[in-house]
Amino acid sequence: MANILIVGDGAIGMLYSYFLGQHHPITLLSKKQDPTKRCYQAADQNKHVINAHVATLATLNTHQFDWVIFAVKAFQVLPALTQTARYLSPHCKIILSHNGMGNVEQVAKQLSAQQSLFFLTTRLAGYKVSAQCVQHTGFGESVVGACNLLAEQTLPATYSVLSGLPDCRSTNDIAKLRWQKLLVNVAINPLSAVYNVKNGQLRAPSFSLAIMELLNEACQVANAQGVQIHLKDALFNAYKVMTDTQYNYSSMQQDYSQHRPTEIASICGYISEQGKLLNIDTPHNSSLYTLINK
Ligand SMILES: NC(=O)C1=CN([C@@H]2O[C@H](COP(=O)(O)OP(=O)(O)OC[C@H]3O[C@@H](n4cnc5c(N)ncnc54)[C@H](OP(=O)(O)O)[C@@H]3O)[C@@H](O)[C@H]2O)C=CC1
Ligand SMILES: CC(C)(CO)C(=O)C(=O)O
Repeated sequence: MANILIVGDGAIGMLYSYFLGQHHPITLLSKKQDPTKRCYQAADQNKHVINAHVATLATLNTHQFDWVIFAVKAFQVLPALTQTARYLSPHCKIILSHNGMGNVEQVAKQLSAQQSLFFLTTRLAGYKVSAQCVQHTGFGESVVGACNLLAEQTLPATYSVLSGLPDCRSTNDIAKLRWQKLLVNVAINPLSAVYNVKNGQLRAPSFSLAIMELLNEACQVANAQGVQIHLKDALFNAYKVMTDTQYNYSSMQQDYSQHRPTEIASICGYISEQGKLLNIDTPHNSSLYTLINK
């Protein structure tokens, strides 16, 4: 059994805690001084107690963890790593899991030589019906891959620990998967936020030019980074997700409409920043980044 720290008691942190807590001791790190058990609500509305010890930084004991999953928003990863670094063992396996890009390189620089870094993408989905309870709404696969050399050696062990997640697998090419997910978010998240529409409404012809321009820029950046993705495949995937999640509001629509910080910097902002570095024009991603980041 692995002693796992899960940072962030949002929807994803609670879903991971529920499934992994059936096999491993879990400490779920929250910002809230609320030690009560968290709860998982299945699609059939049955409720289950999440088998995890809920802690805050103040109550986390000096024990060091060999596994940590950061289940926080992209812009919260670096502060969360700084806060928890002293609770991570010298051989800790560090797993990032969020939408968007940009953190892996910065986190890798802060690790010691024996700490391995992984990324976990997930199509699990949920939302918090209350501060203590997550409703499980999406059931797709979760995929883990190595992000540094040491992690390549320890990928089987990490996969084995995460295999309690539904439909979990490992991959030797996490970069391509992350790009595929990023392209879906580039197509859906900013437009759904600015126009205040559900994912399915973006299939209207009035959005098709904007979606194509955003994805065309993003595919050029991916290809220049050596990740081969064709625009037609990116469009196909994006429209498929719009259909599969047609009645949902994207996470960015929810954050933007409630005046909370969004993940735009790690989605359109990442395309814009990489475009500058690679000499690729990205006017459409850049202007949505500026608009939403105001
Ligand atoms: N929800 C979903 O269905 C899906 C989400 N994702 C992605 O997964 C990531 C997490 O999503 P989600 O769970 O919805 O996000 P949430 O914002 O709901 O959850 C993150 C939680 O972590 C808390 N947190 C942040 N920093 C710390 C810290 N240093 N210590 C302890 N707790 C911390 C936040 O508290 P506070 O809010 O007070 O800052 C918040 O409760 C995002 O990148 C999202 O885009 C991917 C697929 C599906
Ligand atoms: C896939 C999608 C667009 C589902 O809503 C998502 O990841 C998000 O909302 O952030």
